[in-house]
Amino acid sequence: MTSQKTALDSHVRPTVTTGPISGSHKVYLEGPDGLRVPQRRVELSNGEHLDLYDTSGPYTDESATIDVHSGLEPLRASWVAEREPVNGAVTQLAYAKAGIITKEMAFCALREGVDAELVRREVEIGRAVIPVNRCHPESEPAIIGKKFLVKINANMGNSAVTSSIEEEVDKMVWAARWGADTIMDLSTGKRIHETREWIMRNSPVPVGTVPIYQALEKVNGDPTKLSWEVYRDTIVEQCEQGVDYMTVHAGVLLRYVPLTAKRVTGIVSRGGSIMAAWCLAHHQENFLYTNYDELCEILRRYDVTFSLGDGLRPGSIADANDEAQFAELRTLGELTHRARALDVQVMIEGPGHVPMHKIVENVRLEEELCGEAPFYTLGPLATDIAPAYDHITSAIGAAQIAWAGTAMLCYVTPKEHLGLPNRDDVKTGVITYKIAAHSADLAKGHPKAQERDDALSQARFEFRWNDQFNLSLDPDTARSFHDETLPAEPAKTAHFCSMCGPKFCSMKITQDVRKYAEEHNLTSVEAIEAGMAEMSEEFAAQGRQVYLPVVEA
Ligand SMILES: C[C@H]1O[C@@H](n2cnc3c(N)ncnc32)[C@H](O)[C@@H]1O
Ligand SMILES: Cc1ncc(COP(=O)(O)O)c(N)n1
Ligand code: MET
Ligand code: SF4
Ligand SMILES: [Zn+2]
Repeated sequence: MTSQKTALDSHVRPTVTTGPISGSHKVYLEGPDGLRVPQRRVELSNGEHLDLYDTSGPYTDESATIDVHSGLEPLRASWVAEREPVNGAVTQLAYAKAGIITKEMAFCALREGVDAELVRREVEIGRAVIPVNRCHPESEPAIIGKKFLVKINANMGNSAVTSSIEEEVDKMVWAARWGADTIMDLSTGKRIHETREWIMRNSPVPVGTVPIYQALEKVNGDPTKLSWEVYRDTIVEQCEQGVDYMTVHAGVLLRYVPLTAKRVTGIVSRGGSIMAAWCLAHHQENFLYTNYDELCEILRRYDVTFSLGDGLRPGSIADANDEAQFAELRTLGELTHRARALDVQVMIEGPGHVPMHKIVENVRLEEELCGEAPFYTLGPLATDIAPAYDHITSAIGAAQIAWAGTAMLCYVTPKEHLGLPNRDDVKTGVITYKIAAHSADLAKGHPKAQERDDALSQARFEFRWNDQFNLSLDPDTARSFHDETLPAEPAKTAHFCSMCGPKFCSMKITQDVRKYAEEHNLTSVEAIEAGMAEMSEEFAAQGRQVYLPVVEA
C-alpha cells in the first residue's frame, strides 16, 4: 500500500491509501510517439494473463497521482503545451474538424483497441467527446460515445450537512480504483473551491461539476440573488482549476416551468429547481440560455465539455417521458448544435426515473434532437419502490439504456433519496454500474468485452478459484464470500464450493463425464449412450448418482 501526498496546504493534507486490486498489476500498452496507456494485467495460475481493457489502471500497483507528485510531469502537460490553436480554438472538436489526430485521440484509441481515425471521426461529428480541460494535465483521456466502451461516472462531494475534504478525496480515489471513468464533484457545503482543488490535483480521471451549485453558495443559497455575472465568474474559476466537463441547465426555459405543475414529484434536478426559481422570481428567461454564446466562448478557451443538464428530468415513474421533459430536450438539441458550431464539445444528460417500456424512446429522441451527442444518463431507476436499493433499481434501467445507445452512465448509490453516500456506498455504486456498463458492452458486441467473461468462466470451470476472484469486478468480496465457509488453502483448488458440496457439484460431474468419455473413446452418440449406462453403475458404486438422458426413439 502506498500513501499519497501533495504539495498543497499541509494543514489539510489528506492521507489516501491506494493499493493493487488483488492479483493484478500495472502494465503499459505502447503506442506511437512514446504513448503509454496503463492497463491492469491479471496473471493467471495456468500461466496465461489477461489485460483488462475496461479499467484505466492508475490505482493498481501505484496511482497516476504518485507519478504527478513524485516530480514527474503530468501526462498531458507537454501535449497541451506543444499544440497550436486551429481557427482560434484549442478543443478536441476543432482539431478533429481540421483532420488532426491529437495525442488525446491516439491515447483513447490505444486504450480502447480501435483505430485513431475512428476516434477523430466520432469526435468530429459530435457523436463522441473527450473531456479534457487544458488545465487538467493530470487526467488520462477517455472517450465517451456510443461506438466505444460504455463509461460510468461516480458522483461525490460534500453537503451542508456532512463530510470533509479528506473524505471526499478518499471517495475520489476509491471510485477511480474500482473503475469509475469520470467523477463529479457535486459539493454544496463548505470550502467548495478547496475541496475541488484537492480532487482535481489528485484525480487521474476527468472531473465534472455543476457550477450553479457553487454560484448559489456565493449568494448565500438564495436563488433569486443569482446573476449571470456571479455565474460567469464561477465558471472561469472552475475552468482555471481544470474541470473537464460542466453540467449547465440552460434548457430550463421560463415557459417550461408550468409544465411541471401537475407532476407527482415536480422538479427533482437541483440545478433545474434553482433555475426555475430564478426565472419565476424575475419573470425573465434563464440567464444560461440568454448568455449561451458567451458561455460557449469561455468553455471553448479551455476545452471544457458541456454536459447539458436535464433540469426537468422525471423524478418518479409517474412523471417519465412527459411534456416538460421532452420540451427541455428539444431546447437541449438547439443548444447542442449551437455549441458544436463554435467547436465546443457536448454531452446530454438524461433521466432519472423511467419504467422499462419507456426507456428506448428517450434514447431515440435524444439522438434525433441532439444529433447523437453522447447521452449521459442518471440510471434511470426502473421503479420507485426500493429506497436503499436504488443502485439496483437504477442499474436495471442503466443496462437497458446503455444497450440502446447511452454513452455514459451516472451511478446511483444505495443512499439515493436517503442521504449523502460514504466511501462504501461509492464502491457499491461503482461496481454495480460496472456490471450494467459491461453487460451493455457484451450485448452491443464490443469485440473485447466477451474476452473477460470467457476467461472468468474458464477459470470457474477449471476450479481455479483465485483466478476466478482476480478476474472479477470485486475480487476482495468474491474471495471473502468463498472463504466464509471454506477458508482453508486447499479449498482454492477444490472441485466444489459450499453451495453444492463435493458430490453434487455439477461442474465436477461434467468433468467426470468428459474424462470418462475420453478414456473410453466415446466419440459417437451410440458410444456415449452405451458408455453412460456403464458409467452410471460405476458412479453408483461410489455412492454418486447421474441421471441418464432419455433419448427418444
Ligand atoms: C444528480 C444526482 O447527483 C447525486 N448527488 C448530488 N449531490 C451529490 C453528492 N454530494 N454526492 C453524491 N451524489 C450526489 C444525487 O444522487 C442525484 O441523483
Ligand atoms: C447524469 C446527471 N444528471 C444530472 C446531474 C446534475 O444534477 P442536478 O440536475 O440534480 O443538478 C448530474 N450530475 N448527472
Ligand atoms: N433522485 C433525484 C433524481 O432522480 C435527485 C435528488 S437529489 C438532487 O434526480
Ligand atoms: S435527495 Fe434529499 S435533499 Fe435531495 S431532493 Fe431528495 S429529499 Fe431533497
Ligand atoms: Zn430520484
